[in-house]
Amino acid sequence: MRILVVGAGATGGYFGARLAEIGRDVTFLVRPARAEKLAAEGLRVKSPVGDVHIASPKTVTADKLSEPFDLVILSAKAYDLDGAVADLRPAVGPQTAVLPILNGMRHLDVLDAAFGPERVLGGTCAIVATLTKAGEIRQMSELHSLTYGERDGTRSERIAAIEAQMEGVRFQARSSDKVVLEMWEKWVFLATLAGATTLMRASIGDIVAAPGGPAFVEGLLDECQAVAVANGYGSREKVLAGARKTLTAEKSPMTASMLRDIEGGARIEADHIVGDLIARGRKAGIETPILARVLTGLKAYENRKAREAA
Ligand SMILES: NC(=O)C1=CN([C@@H]2O[C@H](COP(=O)(O)OP(=O)(O)OC[C@H]3O[C@@H](n4cnc5c(N)ncnc54)[C@H](OP(=O)(O)O)[C@@H]3O)[C@@H](O)[C@H]2O)C=CC1
Ligand SMILES: CC(C)(CO)C(=O)C(=O)O
Repeated sequence: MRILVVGAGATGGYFGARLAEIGRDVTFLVRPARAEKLAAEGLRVKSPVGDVHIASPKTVTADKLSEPFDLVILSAKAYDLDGAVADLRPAVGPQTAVLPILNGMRHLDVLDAAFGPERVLGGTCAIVATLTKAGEIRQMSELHSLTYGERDGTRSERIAAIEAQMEGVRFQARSSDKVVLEMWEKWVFLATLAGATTLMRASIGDIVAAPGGPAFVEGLLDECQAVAVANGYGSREKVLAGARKTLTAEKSPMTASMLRDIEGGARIEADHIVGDLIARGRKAGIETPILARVLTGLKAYENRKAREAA
């Protein structure tokens, strides 16, 4: 199976390197600067579960992309989605499956419109990783899972073929017959984590140790879950209980990648992760005042960044 990973950043670089490590036919669609770096230094992953160095990763830039692939794993950030979709178009033929691993849900609409819903799988990943300034991928905890599936829950031939490719890989790979629900569950968790840690500029442990901290986090989680329920994808009881426990754990150093992005002065997926949840809530008649406050904070950050860059 020919696999194209769009983006060799934190997630695409990590999961792509792990697939390449076991001999899968992986090509990275990258932009010119990243292509140069990868050609010079290879693809390096520093990981608590074992480092990887792919000395000569296969890469392609958009101007050289001409043939369809069997599987496209899409790992661009939401703010780069339109550009990535335009760039990867030649890689999508009649038999291509597109597997996005972005957080949130709105990218599915964009991909459906671009490639047809029959080509678009559901997908979600859990990992704490970053692309460092030096160009290597640093995984910061042992968490590393990739979940994928047909959005209608069927077990198709292409899912069986992807399962075969995932056999023996050094991360948790799992096909799911409830992948859309799992994407929503991840979104509820992440929107709460990102919302709380970015608004408070602190870790979960710092927040829950502050007066009103646990109630604040729980209120945010309840809002996110109410939107998911109103959209028909409320987190299952056990998943929600696990999320609540993790998100209110004393002394937890956990933060969202969005907070790390803010602290590094990088762009963020404010509209995709938080704005879209608010919009889906509003459409279903659910008020989300805490999420609205979170979005104000994120948009203020974006405004400041734009002003300072001007
Ligand atoms: N990091 C994490 O721990 C986690 C992230 N996620 C989610 O995964 C998604 C990806 O995030 P993450 O991997 O962290 O992001 P990164 O910014 O680390 O990586 C994204 C990469 O996509 C590349 N890219 C963007 N547009 C194109 C294009 N047109 N052609 C080729 N490459 C392109 C960027 O390349 P360039 O270097 O040229 O800008 C960048 O390196 C997000 O939705 C995020 O929320 C989910 C779980 C955990
Ligand atoms: C919640 C977490 C850490 C899990 O992958 C994540 O997706 C993020 O921080 O963006």
